[in-house]
Amino acid sequence: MLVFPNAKLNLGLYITSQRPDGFRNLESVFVPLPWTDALEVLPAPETTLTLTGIPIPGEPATNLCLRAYELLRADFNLAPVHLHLHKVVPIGAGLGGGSADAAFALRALSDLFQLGLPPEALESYARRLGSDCAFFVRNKPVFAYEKGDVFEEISLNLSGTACKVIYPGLHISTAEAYARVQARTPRHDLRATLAQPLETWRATVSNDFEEALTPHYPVLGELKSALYAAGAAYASLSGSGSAVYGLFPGLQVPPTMQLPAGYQVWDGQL
Ligand SMILES: C[C@](O)(CO)[C@H](O)COP(=O)(O)OP(=O)(O)OC[C@H]1O[C@@H](n2ccc(N)nc2=O)[C@H](O)[C@@H]1O
Ligand SMILES: Nc1ncnc2c1ncn2[C@@H]1O[C@H](COP(=O)(O)OP(=O)(O)OP(=O)(O)O)[C@@H](O)[C@H]1O
Repeated sequence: MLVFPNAKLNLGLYITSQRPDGFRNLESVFVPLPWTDALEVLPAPETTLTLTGIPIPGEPATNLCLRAYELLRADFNLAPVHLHLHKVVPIGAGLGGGSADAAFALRALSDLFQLGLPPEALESYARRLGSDCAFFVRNKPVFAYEKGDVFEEISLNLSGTACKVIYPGLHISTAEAYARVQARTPRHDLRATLAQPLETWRATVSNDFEEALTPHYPVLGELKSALYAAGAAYASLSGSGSAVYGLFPGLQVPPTMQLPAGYQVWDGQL
């Protein structure tokens, strides 16, 4: 079975309070971004994981695809599998790439072994692997709150919006990013501000990580300014960074931008 775990973008992100479990409550809108890895799951004599593409830091045994398999095996006595992950989506980018691999592995294993797990059950397993993972089970635009793993569906019409995502080759760890942010009351209701035309978002939709991280990583501010200079109607950091995206209205192809070597760029439609 071959699946293509996609990335996500955060449209606005407010860190609202500290939780007793050490995590933060947040409010954000998540949308799928069709920048994908490839993950193959096959029955095999023994469980193995092979990796190609972008190198993933850490031991292969800690890879989220294997952790997803072990989580289901503990409850369903699964037969062994061979997993092959071809990594394309940048890591430490705020694009949720590793989380998507985990959620797509859960979904693929449920299908392969005909476990018949409904989305609620898959989300519950996904939450145990990471805050971002549950979003990728249904993979539709949502308003996310609490740890970013409880959702309310929203309708957002972004069809025909061109998007450019730039990863400046900078790995920002999620834990480090959270440690730099002070929780505060959200300035706006994201559901209301995102319902307004794209051109208004620049004044009303923000990501709390941006203010906290830009003084330490000036490249984030430079990329955002460059996207606005290139005609973006809205530009922002995604999640905890370091990827920065620009939205360009009206099917307009984003203009070519000169970027240093080592940067990765995704251009397309949302
Ligand atoms: C920044 C976002 O990408 C926004 O969508 C997510 O909140 C990050 O989610 P994630 O990468 O799945 O994060 P996790 O693996 O669950 O947590 C990594 C670390 O981030 C911090 N963390 C994460 C989520 C959250 N709501 N509060 C936190 O404080 C914690 O220090 C945690 O140890
Ligand atoms: N399949 C995977 N893909 C990417 N990273 C993985 C994977 N499995 C485990 N990891 C670990 O997770 C870390 C990346 O998590 P991190 O939260 O920093 O970045 P991310 O995947 O870009 O997502 P986020 O949007 O949450 O920042 C890597 O350093 C790696 O050790």
